[in-house]
Amino acid sequence: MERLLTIAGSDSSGGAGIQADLKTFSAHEVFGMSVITAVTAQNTQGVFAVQDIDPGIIKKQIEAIYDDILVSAVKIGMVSQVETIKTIADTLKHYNEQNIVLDPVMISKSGYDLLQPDAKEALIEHLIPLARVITPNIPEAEVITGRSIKTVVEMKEAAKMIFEMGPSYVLVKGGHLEEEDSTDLLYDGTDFYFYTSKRVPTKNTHGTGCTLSSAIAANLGKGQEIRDAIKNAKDYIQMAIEHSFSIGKGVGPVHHFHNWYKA
Ligand SMILES: Nc1ncnc2c1ncn2[C@@H]1O[C@H](COP(=O)(O)OP(=O)(O)O)[C@@H](O)[C@H]1O
Ligand SMILES: Cc1ncc(COP(=O)(O)O)c(N)n1
Repeated sequence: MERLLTIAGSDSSGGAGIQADLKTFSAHEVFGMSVITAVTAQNTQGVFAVQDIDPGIIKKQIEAIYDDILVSAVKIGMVSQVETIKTIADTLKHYNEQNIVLDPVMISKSGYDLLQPDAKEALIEHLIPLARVITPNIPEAEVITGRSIKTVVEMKEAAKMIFEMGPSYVLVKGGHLEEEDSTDLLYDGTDFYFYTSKRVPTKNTHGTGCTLSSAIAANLGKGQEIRDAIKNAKDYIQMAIEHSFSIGKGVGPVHHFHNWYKA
């Protein structure tokens, strides 16, 4: 069985972060493992506190896994501070990990900074070049490139700029563009590929980015080619959003399916 690792933060309300990643892995019938980088006190309405985990124990967690278990693919989510980013990059480099999906988590749907402002440069310098695929949403792509993105043409320009930072593929997600369809675009350094789905009219999108990146990692871990891995992950997130639900008073979570493809 494929072994998937998520390196990310904990969301106490279970909608995003490590919890969303592990649910996604289970639904894809792969074995999930986790390295926790931060603990958030969070619910559907907001993030109320963050405790970063000491980089030393982050390193030990990664070592404990790699010294014992063959990892099929890794998803990286919330990494919040400079030392955390450097530690993760150095340790994954040491183990020569190639199958990395980087979700450059910056701001929660409720507007809380999950990446400290001074950590952006470290993310660009140390983690982006290691990624097989990086999956920024539009606000994240704007921060990374320093450009405003309002159209598909600007999404393409941003993808090109981020590609120059060293990942093998860039997937710019279009969930934040308020169009009838939700279109993500993949850039491989030469061509663009579009993944379009009907926008679900819901406010319950807590955990969409975490879920999509984990589904891509699970599919890559299974040996799927990048374009199939993204297409299948996009189908999964579409269904998870269609079945999202209103728990809590704010932005509710998406739903994870076992045997989703048969549902
Ligand atoms: N309302 C929606 N209906 C259908 N797909 C959506 C919707 N909102 C987001 N998505 C999709 O969910 C995934 C995550 O998108 P996005 O919201 O852009 O990222 P993030 O969760 O990181 O902010 C993308 O594949 C996007 O196209
Ligand atoms: C611990 C943690 N990690 C990531 C997110 C982003 O969530 P989303 O997938 O909704 O952008 C979050 N809210 N909390």
